[in-house]
Amino acid sequence: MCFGCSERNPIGLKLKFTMDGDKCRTEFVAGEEHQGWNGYMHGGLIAALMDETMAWWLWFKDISIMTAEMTTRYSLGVPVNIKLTVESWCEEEKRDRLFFMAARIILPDGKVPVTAKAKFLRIDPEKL
Ligand SMILES: CCCCCCCC(=O)SCCNC(=O)CCNC(=O)[C@H](O)C(C)(C)COP(=O)(O)OP(=O)(O)OC[C@H]1O[C@@H](n2cnc3c(N)ncnc32)[C@H](O)[C@@H]1OP(=O)(O)O
Repeated sequence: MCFGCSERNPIGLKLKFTMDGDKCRTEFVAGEEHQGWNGYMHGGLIAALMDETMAWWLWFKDISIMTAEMTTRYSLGVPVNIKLTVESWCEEEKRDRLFFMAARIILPDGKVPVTAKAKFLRIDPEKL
């Protein structure tokens, strides 16, 4: 019951993803329950949106992974009640095991308030 993408998780984000060329995308409108400061989305939830979008890029390619490391740069606040586009892509892959991913959030006016970089490691889901 994934917090990011399960339709059955009552408190989850219920994200749906598409692959377009080399980019994975989702859209999300944050509500007041997702706020940190009044009117702005909570930073931890912003990171969750981006983590999940990067994970799904790999999932679309049938690669099972765990997030090993993530850095997030918050340049502008992300307002609630507007449509956010989140996109992710792969920048580099090492030994078919370590994936260097990147993501960004795009506001309706084209501004990019947050970017992220992360390393994902391939796992064997049978061993979880
Ligand atoms: C659609 C799917 C949705 C998925 C949900 C969204 C994704 C998530 O949020 S996952 C949850 C958050 N992440 C976690 O809980 C991960 C917790 N960590 C782990 O389980 C493990 O540390 C795991 C799986 C990442 C790696 O385990 P393991 O393979 O045993 O690591 P380890 O043996 O230490 O390292 C393997 C190799 O990777 C390298 N490595 C490990 N971490 C890093 C890192 N951060 N950067 C670079 N290299 C690294 C190691 O140096 C090692 O290299 P080498 O083979 O040359 O010695």
